[in-house]
Amino acid sequence: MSLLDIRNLTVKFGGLTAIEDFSMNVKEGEIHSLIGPNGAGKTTVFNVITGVVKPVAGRILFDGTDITKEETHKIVKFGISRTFQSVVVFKYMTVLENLYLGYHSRLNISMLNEIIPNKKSSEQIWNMYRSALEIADFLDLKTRLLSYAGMIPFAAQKMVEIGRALMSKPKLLLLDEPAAGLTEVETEKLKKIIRLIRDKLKITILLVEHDMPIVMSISDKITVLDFGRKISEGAPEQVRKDPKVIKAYLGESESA
Ligand SMILES: Nc1ncnc2c1ncn2[C@@H]1O[C@H](COP(=O)(O)OP(=O)(O)OP(=O)(O)O)[C@@H](O)[C@H]1O
Repeated sequence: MSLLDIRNLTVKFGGLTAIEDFSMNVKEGEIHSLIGPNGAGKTTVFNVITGVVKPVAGRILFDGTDITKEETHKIVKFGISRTFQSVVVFKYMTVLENLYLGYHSRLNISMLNEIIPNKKSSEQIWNMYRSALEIADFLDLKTRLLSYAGMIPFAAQKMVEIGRALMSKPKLLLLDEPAAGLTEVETEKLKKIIRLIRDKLKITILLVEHDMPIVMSISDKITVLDFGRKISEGAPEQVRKDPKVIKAYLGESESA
């Protein structure tokens, strides 16, 4: 079943057409990668899915609901969360507090009960704490919960960002270049975690990534963008051999 259905999307920034008539389907339970050379439009697709950028044409259906015109906070409630290309942690907050931030869409506490807790609000805070512990355990962050997020190693900060995205209990997780800046060993660990997120937490994954070995080894399906248009789609071995994909990437390295 298709969890995310992007139909005929077009996005313009002034005179620049960043995405043109782009369609793709992400099936429930899959790790689906969206790749393409620099500036192809991958992050823009994420920004449209999460309501940050509005398209001039096209629709985004999530779990059968049209979310094209929804605001970002509503989209999180529908079950989509994301990480960002440059790691975004609140450096002067602890790892635990950073994780808590991802839970806000699940909290339903009045301002009064934030100051004077009642049974319902205390229960919710307790559940938030339990979720944070479970996620910290899952991401190997348990010993860092009380450290300032800005003081822990870069790879652990990336885990905090993933953890914060998991705290909203999404059905779909959008990962924007999670391997950027990681060493080979850290990338291997990340790969395992992405698989576990899908297999154990049953969360569907849409991955934007430049690291081809990771993309080729963990993706069920790959969609390739170039200059805002879809140029290829299919299983990794199929996409890897596609002359259009080879040409798009060669063009990039020639101009670099
Ligand atoms: N807010 C914006 N205003 C104007 N142009 C933008 C904006 N966001 C993106 N663009 C342009 O849209 C195009 C697609 O950008 P986008 O960041 O989506 O590409 P990308 O595939 O994610 O690139 P990279 O792999 O380098 O991160 C680029 O030409 C970019 O300069």
